[in-house]
Amino acid sequence: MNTICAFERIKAAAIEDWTRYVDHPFIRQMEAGTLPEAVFRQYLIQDYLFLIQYARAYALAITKSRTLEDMQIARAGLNAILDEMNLHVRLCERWGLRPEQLEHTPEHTATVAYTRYVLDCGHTGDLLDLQVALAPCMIGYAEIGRRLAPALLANPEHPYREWISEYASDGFQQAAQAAIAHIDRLAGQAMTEARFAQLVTIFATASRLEADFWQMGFDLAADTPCLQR
Ligand SMILES: Cc1ncc(CO)c(N)n1
Repeated sequence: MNTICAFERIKAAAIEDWTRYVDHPFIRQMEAGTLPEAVFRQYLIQDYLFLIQYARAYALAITKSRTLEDMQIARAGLNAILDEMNLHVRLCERWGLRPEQLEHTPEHTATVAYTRYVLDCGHTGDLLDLQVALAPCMIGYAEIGRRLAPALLANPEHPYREWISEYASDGFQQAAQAAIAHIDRLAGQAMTEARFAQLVTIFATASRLEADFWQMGFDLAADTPCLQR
């Protein structure tokens, strides 16, 4: 099996779930600047909780590493996640929300489902399973950042400028490229057709959980109308 472009092959095999994730109405409305702030706010608070668990998943990737090189790559992922949370703290501060308040917000089931699924992939599988479960997160947001960046040129007052800039940034784009190269290298070591199918299942499931995560923002905003003002 050709493992040189393992990531691209996995993504191609899961393209429907991937497209529903990166083309979700949340993203289209964000691009157009019409996404209600209440929806974005609910999403961002849950995303803060998400990133706490995601940092644990990258820490697990260090535990699952057999080589120092794999550990260093996992550490870079962990650092990227911990840095990304500064965006959340900054934006939530403007709504009068402190990090302690964010941390005391109950996790939505979509947050629990996605993060614990990724952690479970890491616990039951090996480093490649875990990196493939982590992939939709970093690589998907990088794709979204690239896609939405032109909207900032068209509208200097774009309401989601900071969020889009974060994921379009060189630092985030490079982290995503490194994640792709890492998966391609790990897959090159052992890849049968059966293994490929398992990896596609993991990737497709994580992509569906990403789409559910966007949807959660709409659902929570609809359930808590007082926050819509
Ligand atoms: C749900 C989710 N997926 C991916 C990212 C990007 O790190 C994020 N912040 N949140």
